[in-house]
Amino acid sequence: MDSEALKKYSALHPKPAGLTLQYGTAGFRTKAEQLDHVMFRMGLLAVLRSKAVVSTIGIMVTASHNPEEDNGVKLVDPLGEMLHPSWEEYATQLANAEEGELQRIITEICQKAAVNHHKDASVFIGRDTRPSSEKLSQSVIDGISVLGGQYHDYGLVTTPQLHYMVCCRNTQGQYGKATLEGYYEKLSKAFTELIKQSPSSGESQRHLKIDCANGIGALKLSEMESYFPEEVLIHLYNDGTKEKLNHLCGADFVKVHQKPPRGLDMKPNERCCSFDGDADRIVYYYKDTTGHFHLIDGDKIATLISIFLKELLAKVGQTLKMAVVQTAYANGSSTRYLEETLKVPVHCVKTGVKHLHHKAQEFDVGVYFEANGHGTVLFSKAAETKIRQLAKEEKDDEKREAAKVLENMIDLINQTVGDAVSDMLVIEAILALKGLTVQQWDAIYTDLPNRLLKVQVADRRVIDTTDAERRAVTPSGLQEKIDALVKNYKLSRAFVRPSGTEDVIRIYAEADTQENADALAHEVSLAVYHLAGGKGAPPQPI
Ligand SMILES: CC(=O)N[C@H]1[C@@H](OP(=O)(O)O)O[C@H](CO)[C@@H](O)[C@@H]1O
Ligand SMILES: [Mg+2]
Repeated sequence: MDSEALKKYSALHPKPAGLTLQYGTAGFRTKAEQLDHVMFRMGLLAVLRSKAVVSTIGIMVTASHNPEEDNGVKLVDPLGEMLHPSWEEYATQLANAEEGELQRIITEICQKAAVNHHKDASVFIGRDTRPSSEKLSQSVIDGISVLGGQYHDYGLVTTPQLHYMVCCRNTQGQYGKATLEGYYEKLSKAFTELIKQSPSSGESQRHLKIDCANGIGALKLSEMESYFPEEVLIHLYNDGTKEKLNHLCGADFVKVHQKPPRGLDMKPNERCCSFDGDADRIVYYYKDTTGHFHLIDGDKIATLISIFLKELLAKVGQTLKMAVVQTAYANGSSTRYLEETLKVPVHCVKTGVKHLHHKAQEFDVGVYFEANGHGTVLFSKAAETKIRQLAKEEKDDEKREAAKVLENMIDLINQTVGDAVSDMLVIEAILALKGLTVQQWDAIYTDLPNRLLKVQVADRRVIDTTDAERRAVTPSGLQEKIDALVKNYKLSRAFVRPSGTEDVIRIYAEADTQENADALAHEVSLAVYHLAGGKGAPPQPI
């Protein structure tokens, strides 16, 4: 390592004195103007990680669904997964090191993580459409270069596209070609093959309106449109030409507010969906003839995909183990439907994609989704090999055809991470093949009314949880209070946890009616306020 060069370049990306940032649920995120040094240092870290695992590492500059003024950085591990949790601490140490400590911290990380300096380093970079992203990705490049790493800058890409590129590179092209064209071709080929067999539905069923959150999704979908078969009629809204990123639109807005985005005119029974700012989340929705808004969230997406895959797995007659992975935020009705009606095992893990992804890897077919619309399906290597073999060699026509559908699903699904574009095509293909309307999909089960609230406290670390975040261990008395409140309502459930991305405590409640869910959420938020050191005025009823 050239210490002089490191000193010189680091001085060009100085850390604001006294600023400490925590590695959140998915990386660092804050106001863009506070992130220059973090980007430079994550460039350094990516080089170290690349040398340690002797693979290409990805860095995505994005703050996802958060306001345009924010930014952030997500690191991508060799097979397209999120950065291994054991390195999150190194990331935090590097991001928060004072100027004079930088060299020592790097040396320490190299020792602890057995970084081999003789190995080459390679980093793939991508960024979203935020005004600050271009300059910040230049800072990443400075960090990579000063430690002698090689890089490829993909420029404007969705987060899942960058994950895909990293996986393609590290599997020597087995996963696909590490170019945007490679991504478009792989997905559109699988999609075209799938819908060839769908019964021809009326013209009205072919339309899909997409709210692109004024983000990268719009750019990439327009690039991809020429690859789509003519059966697909997509209409892009909030394409970023007029309005601000994520402002009153996008998947997070629609999910949290349970209402349509601004900028998308919705006629009754039209199928619509929203991406988030970096296109790794998707939710669907429609308005019925009475004007009532229906949200189809990640839980219902997971359910649709599970129904479809389960039928196919039964047809191919293999004993492949399938499971669904959710978080505590999954609607109780979805868990119940999956376990009791579909008879698929459901596992609950801590919030954050890395936990879901990790758990899903335990199964032959692991479907995972967060209620907010981030999710995908993982196929084990053994399952994939078996399916591809059956698709080629199986003599029984019905079995072989089912295996072919599964094979195309494997190619269509972005197995590296949740991907709005890929998920959308998976959903569109399933709806077409099963001849389902958006209303029929929605009617598979009825969501329990629910409410998500947040409360500010002096220090959110006072709340510690267990049982996949469903029970609070500290502060003492809080869980007992929540249990007592929950008992007053029917079909009720509530839990609290410190957010990993915001300085708040999140409160979730569900119950038999919206009024009851709201009341329970409010009562629990008061309990948090009183027992966990609430800040400012007490929470008001909804
Ligand atoms: C209730 C909720 O939606 N939480 C989100 C949110 O995490 P929090 O730790 O709750 O702030 O952001 C995460 C990263 O985008 C996402 O994985 C997660 O689902
Ligand atoms: Mg996102």
